[in-house]
Amino acid sequence: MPYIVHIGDCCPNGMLLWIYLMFGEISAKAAHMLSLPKVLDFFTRLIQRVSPKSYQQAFGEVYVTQKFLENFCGDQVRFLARSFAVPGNHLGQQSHGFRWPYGPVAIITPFNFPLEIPVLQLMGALYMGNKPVLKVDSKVSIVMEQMLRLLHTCGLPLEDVDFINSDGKTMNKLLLEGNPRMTLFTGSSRVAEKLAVDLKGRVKLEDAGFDWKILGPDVHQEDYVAWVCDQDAYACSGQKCSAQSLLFMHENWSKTSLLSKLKDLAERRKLADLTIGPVLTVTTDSMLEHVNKLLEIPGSKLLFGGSPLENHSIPPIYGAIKPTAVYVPLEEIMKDKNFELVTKEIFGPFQVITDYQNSQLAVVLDALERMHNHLTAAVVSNDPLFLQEVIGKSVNGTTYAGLRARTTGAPQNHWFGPAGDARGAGIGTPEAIKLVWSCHREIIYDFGPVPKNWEVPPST
Ligand SMILES: NC(=O)c1ccc[n+]([C@@H]2O[C@H](COP(=O)([O-])OP(=O)(O)OC[C@H]3O[C@@H](n4cnc5c(N)ncnc54)[C@H](O)[C@@H]3O)[C@@H](O)[C@H]2O)c1
Repeated sequence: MPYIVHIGDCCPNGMLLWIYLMFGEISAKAAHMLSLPKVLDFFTRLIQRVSPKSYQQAFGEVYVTQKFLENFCGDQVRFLARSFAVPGNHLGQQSHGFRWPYGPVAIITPFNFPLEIPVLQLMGALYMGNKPVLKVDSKVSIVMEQMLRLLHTCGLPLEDVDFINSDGKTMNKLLLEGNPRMTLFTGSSRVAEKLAVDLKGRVKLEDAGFDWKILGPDVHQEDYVAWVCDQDAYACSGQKCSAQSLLFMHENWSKTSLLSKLKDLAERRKLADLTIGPVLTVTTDSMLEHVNKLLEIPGSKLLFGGSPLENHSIPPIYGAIKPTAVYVPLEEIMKDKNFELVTKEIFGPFQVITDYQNSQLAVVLDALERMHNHLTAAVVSNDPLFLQEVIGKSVNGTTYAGLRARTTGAPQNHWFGPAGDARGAGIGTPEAIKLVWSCHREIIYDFGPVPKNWEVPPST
């Protein structure tokens, strides 16, 4: 059972100063170590062993983590805790706003980014002066175990982080008994909602993603847009919370060869280099069952995929299907009896594709409004009025806009997280770290002097 210290209770801001200096140094050393080709390659391959993805995708995860650490070298950690002062009403009075640690906190992370999500959230928690207990999905926790050893070598005190390997049930019990002041949960909406109740709302959430992309009326760069669609839907075998789940194609795009290009790109993916591979949390049968249910909707059709991968030894507890796309007509998606089915997150290489006419943009916007998860989105268009219309009437926390818009591949340099939910967390940037890992505290200094001629006034 990890020992949780209530440091938020006992540390005035001044006492935390050395922590800021120390974490600036640890980040510099860890960033340097992760940049060494041997270390970079070690972590890339270690990620591949437990969370099957191509070398390039796993490398991207290590690269983003390394850049994040570079961002918080030197005085950058200290600057995260910048405070402000406002003059008061009389001499000796002034109010100071501080970013204050919560103290004992917990971090729970999923299987699909075994390094990036835990490192970015863990360091954010530490930078803001908290004492975290970290639980990574046990299927992949060896990656973070190795990373913690690297951080210890770079100067992280052994007692600053508690690391637990357990199943979800045990962690749930630990949270109820340990009573952390704040828990950051990244994972499925099912567990997120349970923890929100169990922990009486003391949570911040990065939960499921059912992410959409809209191709606007202006058609350009067909090959490029098809390639981005393929990457967004099928890289990491679709096991990204930002994966493209629903593509709305303007009728002008339907007249192009976009879909056949997308099909060709999806079909060149192969198990040998893990550009398509095992799905860790959804079986082949349940993915194909979902496809079949969608195909019962009138007007729907299989565009490509829809069958199991062949010639492999992936155990049946995992999923293994070819990159798959099902077309469903927009009018059918909008029917109450179909909407939930069509917008269900399938954490595998699967997407729904539909098309819309100019006159149906309001229907598309209505569909976006009805979805529960508002994580990532992309509006592929260089028409400013079209972009304005869609962005103004949607809410996704990380929305890419413009011809090169994508849904996946968030780097360390911009915010990543949902919007439209008071519990929504973020990751990566100074704003995300401050929002998730600190609370606001106001101290109003009022030293006096009391005016010389002051007399006790009448009661009020
Ligand atoms: N929004 C984001 O930034 C983000 C990022 C990655 C993944 N995800 C989402 O995560 C999901 C896939 O990941 P998963 O299958 O590992 O999710 P999951 O919810 O099953 O598990 C996530 C983590 O929670 C733990 N857990 C499970 N039950 C628990 C409980 N009762 N109490 C405490 N901890 C518990 C698991 O052991 C794991 O470490 C997808 O829905 C995906 O969209 C979201």
